[in-house]
Amino acid sequence: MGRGRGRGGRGGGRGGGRGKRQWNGSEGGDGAERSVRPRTDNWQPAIVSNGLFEEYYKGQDICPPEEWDAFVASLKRPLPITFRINGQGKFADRLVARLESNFMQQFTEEPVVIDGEEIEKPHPLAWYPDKLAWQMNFSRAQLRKLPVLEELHEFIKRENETGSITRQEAVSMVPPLFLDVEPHHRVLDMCAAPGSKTFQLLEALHGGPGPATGLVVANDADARRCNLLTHQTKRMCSPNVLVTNHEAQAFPLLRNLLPESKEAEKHFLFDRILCDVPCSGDGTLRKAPDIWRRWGTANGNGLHSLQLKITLRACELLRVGGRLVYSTCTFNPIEDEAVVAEVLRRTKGAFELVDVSDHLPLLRRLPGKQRWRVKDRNTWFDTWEEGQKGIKLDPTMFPDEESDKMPLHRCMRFLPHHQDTGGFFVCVLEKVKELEGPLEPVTLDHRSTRTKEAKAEQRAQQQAAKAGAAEGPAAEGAAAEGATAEDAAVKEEGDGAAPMEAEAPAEQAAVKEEQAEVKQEEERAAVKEERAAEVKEEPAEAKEEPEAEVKAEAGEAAAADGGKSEGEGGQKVGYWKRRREAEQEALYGELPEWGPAIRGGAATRAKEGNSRYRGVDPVVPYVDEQQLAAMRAFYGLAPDCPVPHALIARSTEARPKKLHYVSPAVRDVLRVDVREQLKIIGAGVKTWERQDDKDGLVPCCYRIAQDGLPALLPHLTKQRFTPTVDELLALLEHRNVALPAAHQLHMTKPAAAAAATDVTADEAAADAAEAEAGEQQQQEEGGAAEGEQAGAQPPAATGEQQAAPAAQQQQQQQQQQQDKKPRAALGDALTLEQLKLVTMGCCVALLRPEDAASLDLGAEGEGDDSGLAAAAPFSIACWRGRASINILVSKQEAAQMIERITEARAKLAAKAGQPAAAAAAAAAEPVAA
Ligand SMILES: C[S@@+](CC[C@H](N)C(=O)[O-])C[C@H]1O[C@@H](n2cnc3c(N)ncnc32)[C@H](O)[C@@H]1O
Repeated sequence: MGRGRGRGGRGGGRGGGRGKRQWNGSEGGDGAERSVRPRTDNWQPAIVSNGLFEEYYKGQDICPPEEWDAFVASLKRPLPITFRINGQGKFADRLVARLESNFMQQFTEEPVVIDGEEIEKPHPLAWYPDKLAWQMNFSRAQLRKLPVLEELHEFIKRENETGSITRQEAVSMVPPLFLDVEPHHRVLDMCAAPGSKTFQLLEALHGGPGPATGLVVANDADARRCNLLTHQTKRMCSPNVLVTNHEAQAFPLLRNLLPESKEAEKHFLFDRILCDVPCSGDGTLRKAPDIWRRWGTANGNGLHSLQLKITLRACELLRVGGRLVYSTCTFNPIEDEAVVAEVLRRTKGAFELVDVSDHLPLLRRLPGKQRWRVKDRNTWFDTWEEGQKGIKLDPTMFPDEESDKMPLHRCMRFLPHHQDTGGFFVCVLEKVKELEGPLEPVTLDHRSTRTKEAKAEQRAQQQAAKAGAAEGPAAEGAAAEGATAEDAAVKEEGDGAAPMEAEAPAEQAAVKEEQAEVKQEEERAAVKEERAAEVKEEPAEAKEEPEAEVKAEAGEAAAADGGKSEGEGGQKVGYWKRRREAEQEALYGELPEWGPAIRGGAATRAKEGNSRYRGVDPVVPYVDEQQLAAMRAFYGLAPDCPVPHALIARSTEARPKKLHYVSPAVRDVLRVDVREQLKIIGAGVKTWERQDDKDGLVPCCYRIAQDGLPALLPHLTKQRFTPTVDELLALLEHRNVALPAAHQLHMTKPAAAAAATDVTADEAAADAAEAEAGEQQQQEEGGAAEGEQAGAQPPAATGEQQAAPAAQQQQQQQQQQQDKKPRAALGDALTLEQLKLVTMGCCVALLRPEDAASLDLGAEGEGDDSGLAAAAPFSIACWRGRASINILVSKQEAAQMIERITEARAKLAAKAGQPAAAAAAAAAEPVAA
């Protein structure tokens, strides 16, 4: 078997029988076990054992010996589906009630058996607060056989899309629960993508009591995964979020300019930091069985130093009294306890492990290990003295007398068989005092293979191993070969399939670590270059001590980029350092006012040649007074409405496409970051979108984005109407609802606009036709502008379609006519009265207060003004055209809203003693056509 082919056989290469053909067509294997039950129809049997894995974890004594079989057996079973209800939403209680009544009641006391197999009934996780996390366990085939399961599955998918629930592995929900986030906290999620924990952190931030005055910075090193992060956080509609793209170990340490804490804190620090670091991921074996065949000790060993660097950076970024949660989804002590122990060593008493044994008592856990062993490819070592002879080992991996005295038992390890989950490791650290000084950088200087003797010995070992392998399948030889195949597999694997929750595969991360280091070097060099260029521009006398200057600058640049602490540069104090400090003082003097001078994009654009900023759009405060005045006037926004004062755009163009609203805490970060060190991928919540109106009939060129509506709603005094419940349902269902003829607008273009757009007399007729056709064009425009959100509107006809033969077009039109449902119309007197005041353009439909109250759907003024979608009153962004009204929400959101109203109506009817059928009929009653 060639090296490149080793993937299939790698995991199973230890027990003989290699070379057998597997079900999945790959070579190799040793009769390795197959997982027992397909989760999906396209499920492929996979290798679900690995001798090295078992040998390693038995050697680490990771699981009590009497539980070993249960531990291993559970790793071979598919993971149950778990999901979490967004706890801050006003619908949370209703969702729980719905799960309990609509779905759970259908499961009787009797066991549910499908195809002879008893299935576990969906149930809340006992340890998660308020029944907000649920578990269910069935395959796709079973799902299809029991309608209630299928219905439940659809329900989860839909609610997940709209942000009401999040599908997330049970143990992955644990770290945020231990971070103890409060609304005023500044939170940093250092390795955040795809963002399920970030979402939890945001929930906690907005979870009260009181408004969320803090923020969550969600960071990830992988730019593509940052997009996942943006998507995930977008579902929360929080203005208190920033998404950044940095190597966490180099996350910028910003100078603190906030007047209230400027004296006390030199740097802008965080109250809570989550280090959910990249890891070898063997705790996710149940959802990513592919890890079985890729597993090897090199994965964990290779990630140890990155994990350490990230956590040490977090230690610098945390404020005294703050909390840091370190977590991994691996069982491996080298990535777990060893990292924690080294962090405690290096921070010299500034950090303490917190005893959280009384928190979440129903969550079963094992204490962290006080002692562990270190293994390279072949050999176990107990101490660094021995380990120096090993391959690619670091002293920081080993326990020692100092770590013996640390309360490492306060760490928590979650094993899969304890509560039918994945595996996880979590610990809570608190910063109890300032760091004594800059933390010693993590280098590879002490790596074992750096010594000549170790290298020679390593070669000898490898030769011996090869000889052993050639002679027969001796354990050592097999292990060595396994590792070699594993390397090949890693290389071959590249960006291989990501596990379900898209945690970064270990090997990928290991490879990335190296790339990251190179990138970091590049970035540092770029910063140096940039600073050196600045130096060049300085007056002649400024060049007296160029070397010292460059050194000082290098120190500062490293500090800015996080590579090293600022103090390092500070040690080379000299004329230039002092001079630079004076300049810095000027730069960092006062917190700049919110306005064009802040991150105006100029600095970022100037740096476009700098790899640090490549591909990152500028963040530009939007302060176009003319447009803002138009928005205020059009929507009747009170002068104290915070939204127009806190908008950012991602381009410097005069009328940017999208405007995001950012909370004061996010604005503070943007203001503090005077050197634009942060690479910002996303900020706040999209509140406005440009809606070009070529006719010039709409005085405000920005329409409200549904995501940002909750933040605007309390301030919106114009362009709003309250349809009846039936009308609202019709709007949601038909998406485009007609206005009676008397209420249609017969607006003509202002002369200037008409001239500008070269209007012909025929346009009047076109306008009439448009009104007749229910403003199809406007709908399309709305749909197109809705873009990523809705994605379901028919696109405007392209030139090609227009050129299609007339007969074909006619046929298509006929088909479209047939497909059309009867046109709904608005007819309620109050609605029409209100609509008289709503001019053409964007507007908002709200439930009438009495309906919201009777249906218990959250009336205005009831929410917490947090601006969160889940906490907002029932409202829809719409577009009023000449003859009809369109909605500007996605089909999924509309479906969810329909469901909520229908359900609330049925409940109300049931309360009133109406039979369910009558209630359902009432809910479905069509609006007058
Ligand atoms: C375990 S996953 C994080 C999962 C995430 N916390 C969640 O709950 O959805 C680890 C993440 O670290 C990112 N990563 C890898 N190296 C990194 C680094 N040096 N700095 C920051 N993030 C890094 C990966 O891109 C990956 O998204």
